[in-house]
Amino acid sequence: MTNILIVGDGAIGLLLSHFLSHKNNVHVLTRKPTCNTRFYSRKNAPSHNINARFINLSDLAQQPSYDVVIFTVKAFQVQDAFSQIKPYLAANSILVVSHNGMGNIEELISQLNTQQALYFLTTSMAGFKSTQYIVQHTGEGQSVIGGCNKLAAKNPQFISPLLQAIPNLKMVNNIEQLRFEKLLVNVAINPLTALHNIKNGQLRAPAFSATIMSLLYEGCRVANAKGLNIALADALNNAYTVMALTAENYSSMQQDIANNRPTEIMAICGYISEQGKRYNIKTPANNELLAKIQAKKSVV
Ligand SMILES: NC(=O)C1=CN([C@@H]2O[C@H](COP(=O)(O)OP(=O)(O)OC[C@H]3O[C@@H](n4cnc5c(N)ncnc54)[C@H](OP(=O)(O)O)[C@@H]3O)[C@@H](O)[C@H]2O)C=CC1
Ligand SMILES: CC(C)(CO)C(=O)C(=O)O
Repeated sequence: MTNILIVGDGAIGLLLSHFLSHKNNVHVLTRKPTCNTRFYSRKNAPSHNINARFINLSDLAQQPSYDVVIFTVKAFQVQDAFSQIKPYLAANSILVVSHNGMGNIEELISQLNTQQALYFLTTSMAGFKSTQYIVQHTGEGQSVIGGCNKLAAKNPQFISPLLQAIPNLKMVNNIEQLRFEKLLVNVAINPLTALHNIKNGQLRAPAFSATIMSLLYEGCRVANAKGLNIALADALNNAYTVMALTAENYSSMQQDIANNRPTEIMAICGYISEQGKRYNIKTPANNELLAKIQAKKSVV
């Protein structure tokens, strides 16, 4: 049995803890009370208890060392969460980070030792929490994992057998390309749905197409400047495919704004703007949506 720690009991943390706890010993780090049972629910099927143990930071010192630590916190929460866990990592713990947008993976890599492999998991699995303790699994979607530091890139076999209970999991060598492709889907969908308070599918209306085209044109120019081969036609196709597949869902940013929570706009349009400056590429459409979402209340 693999000892797994999942950091964060949001929708993704609870979905992963549901799948992984069938065959592993799973602990979930939460900032909420640990005595309440958490539930997994899918469509109209009866909900199940999640067979994981929920712990607070103060419990970590008494736990066995973890083989795998998976961070399912938002991009802007990764560094703080990592700093809290670092004293409890084993010399050869395997780390996995999973979030939307671009965080600072390089900064994380610099804090690991040479035996700690770091992977990135990007997922199109969808869920939301209908209460603090119940996750609703609303979308299947593929999950893709790839190595970020040298040790992980050289040893893909370390991780895939350990996480095979995650549905539709694929191992890739070029996680940077896939992360950027997913970033562009979020650039096209998240800020506009949040700003207009609409479902993903409603973005297919012609009124939004010029803005979506500009956002992705800028994103592709940045990707190309970074040496990634992403064509505008493919980025548009990906974005419109996800809008169709998730037509009835609200994006995570729409939900964050609606629930008065900080958004990931800095890791999405903010990243395109910042990299545009770096490569001398103008990014007016991304700058404008960044400013508009920042003008809403809950922004990091
Ligand atoms: N939900 C979805 O369908 C999808 C989400 N994603 C991405 O995955 C990431 C996670 O998403 P989601 O689960 O929805 O987000 P949530 O904000 O619901 O979950 C993050 C959780 O992490 C907890 N957390 C943050 N910092 C710490 C810490 N230091 N210690 C313990 N717990 C901590 C938060 O706790 P608290 O509640 O106490 O603040 C929160 O419960 C995001 O980047 C999102 O964009 C990607 C694909 C789909
Ligand atoms: C793919 C998409 C847009 C699905 O809603 C998502 O990742 C999000 O909402 O953050």
